[in-house]
Amino acid sequence: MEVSTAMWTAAVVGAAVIYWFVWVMGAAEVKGKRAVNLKMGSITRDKVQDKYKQYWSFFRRPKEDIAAASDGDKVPVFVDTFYNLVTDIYEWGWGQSFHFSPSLPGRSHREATRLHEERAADLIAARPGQRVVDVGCGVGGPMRAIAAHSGAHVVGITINEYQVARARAHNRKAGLHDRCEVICGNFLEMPFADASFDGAYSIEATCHAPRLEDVYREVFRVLKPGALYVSYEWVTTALYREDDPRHVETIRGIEAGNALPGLRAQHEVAAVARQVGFEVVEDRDLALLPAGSWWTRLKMGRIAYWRNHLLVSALTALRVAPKGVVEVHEMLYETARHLSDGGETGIFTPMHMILCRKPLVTPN
Ligand SMILES: C=C(CC[C@@H](C)[C@H]1CC[C@H]2C3=CC[C@H]4[C@H](C)[C@@H](O)CC[C@]4(C)[C@H]3CC[C@]12C)C(C)C
Ligand SMILES: C[S@@+](CC[C@H](N)C(=O)[O-])C[C@H]1O[C@@H](n2cnc3c(N)ncnc32)[C@H](O)[C@@H]1O
Repeated sequence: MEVSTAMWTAAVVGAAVIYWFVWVMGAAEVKGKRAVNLKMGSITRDKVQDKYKQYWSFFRRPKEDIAAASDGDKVPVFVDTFYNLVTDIYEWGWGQSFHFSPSLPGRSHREATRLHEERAADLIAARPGQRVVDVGCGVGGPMRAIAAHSGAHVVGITINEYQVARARAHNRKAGLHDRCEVICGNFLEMPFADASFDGAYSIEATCHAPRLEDVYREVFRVLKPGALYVSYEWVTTALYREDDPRHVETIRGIEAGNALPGLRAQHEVAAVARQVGFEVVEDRDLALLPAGSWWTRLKMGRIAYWRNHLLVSALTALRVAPKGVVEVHEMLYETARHLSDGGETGIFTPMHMILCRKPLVTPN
């Protein structure tokens, strides 16, 4: 073979490999985000690395420091930074629903995710004509599934402006914009009138609140008397031992890599709901047997994470992705390890379900 032919062949094969690596392998689980389109929310390119450093120095501290009165108030600001940094990576590597679900034999991740979301809609008996609030809605994966399944009108709230734009674009694309609204705001002070919703749900979102009572009190306020609220909570289980250094490392790792001001214990959740005035209808861990393990999907993704690491490194070197993306990706990789350890040891669950009712008459 002539040298020029060999060079051409090598160039064509190389281009095909790069195309396959970036566009085919690098495709999002749910079409819409690709590695070459990774932005860091509303952070400008030159600020990404600094913002990541600020985030990390805030959340890697012990939870007692983060929860201290002065810093507790800063949590929503850093949670907002966190979602600027991770939203695109989540969409690219996980999909439009930012939560876990029990794995279901013979069903895809996407189906298992949808069924976990529809379960929330069924628990609060959401139906056409109702107005339901999604507390911490992300880019709206659950909102669209719930609006489509129940026929209810869903209003989502998220602290992150970039997610609002993403969620609205997805709602429009799915033809659900008439029934799915998205508002940027803090769920600790919701911009909604008292007794203005027929139902509420939160999926793996209230764990970002420094005090669970503050968000539950807000949900209680905006619900009509008799309305139901369901939440899937991130908590430590009764198996967690504070005197076991490996347990402590796992839980600290989960907190730092997920913008959490401190995980609560499972038994605290119902007490908080009652404290703000709710009747607790049901309270149980949806991860317990016979449910399939929620962490299998995280463990199965390891080869993909390695490929993603190479991709973000290459894109950063080529200046397509901003500096700092590699560090954010590494943090998520570490987080995935801590989360699967938490699941395997049983010391942590991301789906402790609590179903509450606002009483018809609120005692004074
Ligand atoms: C509820 C929350 C988020 C839960 C999950 C949606 C995310 C938790 C950890 C995330 C990920 C970890 C590893 C990433 C991987 C290295 C990358 O290549 C592709 C994306 C990941 C799989 C990413 C996806 C989302 C998570 C599973 C918290 C924040 C309360
Ligand atoms: C892990 S995501 C889950 C999103 C969505 N429930 C889902 O399952 O796809 C957590 C969400 O809570 C939102 N959030 C966290 N703290 C918030 C706050 N103080 N006010 C409003 N939203 C908040 C984040 O912006 C994000 O959208």
